[in-house]
Amino acid sequence: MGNWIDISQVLHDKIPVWPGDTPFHYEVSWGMEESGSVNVGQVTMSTHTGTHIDAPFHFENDGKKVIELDFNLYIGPALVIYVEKPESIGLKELQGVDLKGVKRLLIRTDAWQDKTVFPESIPHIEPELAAYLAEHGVQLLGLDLPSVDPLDSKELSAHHELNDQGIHILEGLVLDKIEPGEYELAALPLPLEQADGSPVRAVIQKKE
Ligand SMILES: Nc1ccccc1C(=O)C[C@H](N)C(=O)O
Ligand SMILES: [Zn+2]
Ligand SMILES: [Zn+2]
Repeated sequence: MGNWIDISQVLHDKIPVWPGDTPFHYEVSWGMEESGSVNVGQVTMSTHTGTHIDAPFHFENDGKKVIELDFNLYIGPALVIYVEKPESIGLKELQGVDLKGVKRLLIRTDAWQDKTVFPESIPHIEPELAAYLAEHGVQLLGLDLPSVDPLDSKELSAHHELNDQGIHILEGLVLDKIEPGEYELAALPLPLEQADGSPVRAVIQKKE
């Protein structure tokens, strides 16, 4: 116990955000001097900044919001695999990966290396992969990328297909130092009642 590894992006005012989205900002809005006793902070951010989960409401008006998601999904055994800088991630890229008993799959691609800038393009999840993952029992898919679809996609086919197959999405992980293998994962969303997504503190611990 105790050897948990942080796989989250640090949230600070310079963290890159989706082009056009709300910049991240923290400030002490009620300082010691003014309040007489404490510093009280205020955070302004997009729900899709840094390491975060998507709720289905992000891409479907009648989709589940964050509070409706079963938080058990975000805690438990996870398999980390390494697919180095692929064009896209489909069946071919997952060939040879034994998904037996894998409920949570984290894919390290190293395709977003400089996390001080938003990437210009990213490998996307091929929508056909969703059914294959679901067949093997995968219910959570995590990536070291800001989206599962191409950045310019309006259809968001991978988001929809994953959701249709009952697979939830975790984006923006930091996996560049993580060896493939079996881990415990904890990446709990905040109890946001109305939200389409939530930042998470994602951590993993190597299985003995
Ligand atoms: N923040 C945004 C602002 C505008 C348009 C899209 C986004 C996204 O984050 C979508 C992305 N496909 C996502 O997976 O979360
Ligand atoms: Zn997102
Ligand atoms: Zn997404």
